[in-house]
Amino acid sequence: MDKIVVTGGVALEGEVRISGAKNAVLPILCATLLADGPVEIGNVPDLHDVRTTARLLRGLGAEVEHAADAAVVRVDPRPASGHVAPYELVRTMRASVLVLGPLLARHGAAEVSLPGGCAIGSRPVDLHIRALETLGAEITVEHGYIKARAGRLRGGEVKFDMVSVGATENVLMAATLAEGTTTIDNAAREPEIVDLAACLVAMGARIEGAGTSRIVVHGVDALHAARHQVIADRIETGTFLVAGAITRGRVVATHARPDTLDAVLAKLREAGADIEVDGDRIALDMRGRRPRAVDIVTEPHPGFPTDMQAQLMALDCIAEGTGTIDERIFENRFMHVNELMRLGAHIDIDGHRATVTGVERLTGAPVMATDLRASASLILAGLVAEGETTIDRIYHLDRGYEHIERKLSGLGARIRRIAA
Ligand SMILES: CC(=O)N[C@H]1[C@@H](OP(=O)(O)OP(=O)(O)OC[C@H]2O[C@@H](n3ccc(=O)[nH]c3=O)[C@H](O)[C@@H]2O)O[C@H](CO)[C@@H](O)[C@@H]1O
Ligand SMILES: C=C(OP(=O)(O)O)C(=O)O
Repeated sequence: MDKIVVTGGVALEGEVRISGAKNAVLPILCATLLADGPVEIGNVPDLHDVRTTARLLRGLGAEVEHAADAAVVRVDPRPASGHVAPYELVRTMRASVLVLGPLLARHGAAEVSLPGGCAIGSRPVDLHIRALETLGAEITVEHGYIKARAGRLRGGEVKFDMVSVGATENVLMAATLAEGTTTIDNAAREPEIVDLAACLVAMGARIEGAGTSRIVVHGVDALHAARHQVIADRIETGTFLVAGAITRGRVVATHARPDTLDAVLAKLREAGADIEVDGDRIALDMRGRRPRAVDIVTEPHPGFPTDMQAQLMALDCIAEGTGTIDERIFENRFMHVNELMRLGAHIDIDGHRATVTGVERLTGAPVMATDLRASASLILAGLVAEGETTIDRIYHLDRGYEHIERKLSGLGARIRRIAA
């Protein structure tokens, strides 16, 4: 297994180009199954999860062209006739459950392995199932699989009792080909939902209100070939901005979408960073200052994103003062805490709340990544820890960050990958 070694102490300086968003491209790849012609997707990040999704689509019979290192993926779903998303793939990538809605709408049948739990907590799918049942699907759960059948889906009124990104995506995709109109109330408002809707609209879907908590979908008979550019990754952007802040450096994120980052930029400003936004560029300057501790509470968009919680916690670890971190989305998303403490951080956990008392210095140590954003937080802490931090199990990182060590090296970080 590859490892990453970071030697701390360099203030990062320079520009970093932001990639397409993992959490947008995965649902969009699943959505291609709905079309009657090829769908070309641009600004696709080179990620392990993208390759896994390509395998999943090929397994269903779709033709997927994805040249190594090319940012374009072309999916021709026409030969697809399979309807099973097997455990082996879903287990490694929860987003596989997003083929459920498209398969059901397009082929009238889907068998998708239950995603089960993962390091950050249980990942139930009851909201996905109930929403698709509202559109007329018959669904059973047996032998670890969601088995769904339907004739043509019918539009319906879906009301979520909690905000779910994945369930909103599944029912949004399914509703595009349903007969009649579907309303989705208490829909997730994440920018990735807006991007998915934009791709579906390019394929001929009729959708209103994506990005608000009420989405209306007028079903159409067929979706067609299309092209779509994936939105910039707001979590990657936030991670690099924290890298600038934690090292007391100056980092400019280019090709970003500042409008998707309000809550994160507000917290970085509160921590003392100067931030300037100019079109698709975000410049963060923290030179010569120690960050101040900030309190955060994770919430659905437009609140502070759970996917940035671990990175902000790393910042609080070396900040002046004490910060509290309330994790409200996942019950077990504090796996990075023990590893950060191995580097000398002072953190107390009480249920869903972590209290972080900033220390003057962290010291490098061997640590283990437990999930995607935890891995990022360990790299961030390693950038300011004295000496070497060796991070094991970085396959989590390769699921969701494109060439992170190359990008950080470009900003001056001393970071290298050791191939196993
Ligand atoms: C609202 C939110 O911030 N969602 C995050 C969630 O999306 P993801 O789509 O994975 O998860 P959901 O948005 O569906 O989950 C939100 C909450 O709803 C619960 N739930 C979900 C589905 C369901 O059928 N039943 C149920 O009870 C979950 O346990 C969780 O507590 O993880 C992703 C990866 O970290 C993040 O990018 C998303 O921002
Ligand atoms: C946990 C994440 O992803 P996934 O939902 O694919 O596990 C993430 O993007 O931080």
